[in-house]
Amino acid sequence: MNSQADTSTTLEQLADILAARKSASPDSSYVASLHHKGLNKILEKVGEEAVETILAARDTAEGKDSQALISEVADLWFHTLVMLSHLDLSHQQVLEELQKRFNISGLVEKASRPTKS
Ligand SMILES: N=c1c2ncn([C@@H]3O[C@H](COP(=O)(O)OP(=O)(O)OP(=O)(O)O)[C@@H](O)[C@H]3O)c2ncn1[C@@H]1O[C@H](COP(=O)(O)O)[C@@H](O)[C@H]1O
Repeated sequence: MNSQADTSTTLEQLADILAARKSASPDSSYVASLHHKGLNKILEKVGEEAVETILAARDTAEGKDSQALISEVADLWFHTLVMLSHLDLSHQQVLEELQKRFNISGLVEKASRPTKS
């Protein structure tokens, strides 16, 4: 990583801001405006940012500036965090899910799934 910024509490800080925005005026806050527009608008933004991330990754693979990809991934993460907040879920639950998966190979996990009939 190039940056020296302390990012260890970034998700907690952002989650606190997003929680506070749930009761803010949609005229003064982008996040409040998303909550005001509702889940479908938030999901539309998540989809948009996912597509923009894919396109930026392709551009990066072809030698274009990777900063555009970093920026799109930040937009995608941000909008998924708004989605979780809108549904009263926490990024902490996602981190715990990832933590549980440490040392479990994706291939082993997939092989252990019940066979589809
Ligand atoms: N991290 C972000 C963040 N990342 C992206 N964005 C916004 O997400 C939007 C999506 O980008 P687009 O290019 O799709 O925007 P757009 O075309 O105007 O969107 P649409 O009109 O199509 O919906 C832009 O308006 C960005 O400014 C963010 N807006 C807010 N935050 C964080 O949320 C906090 C609260 O923001 P407010 O609620 O606006 O005070 C901020 O202090 C930041 O910490």
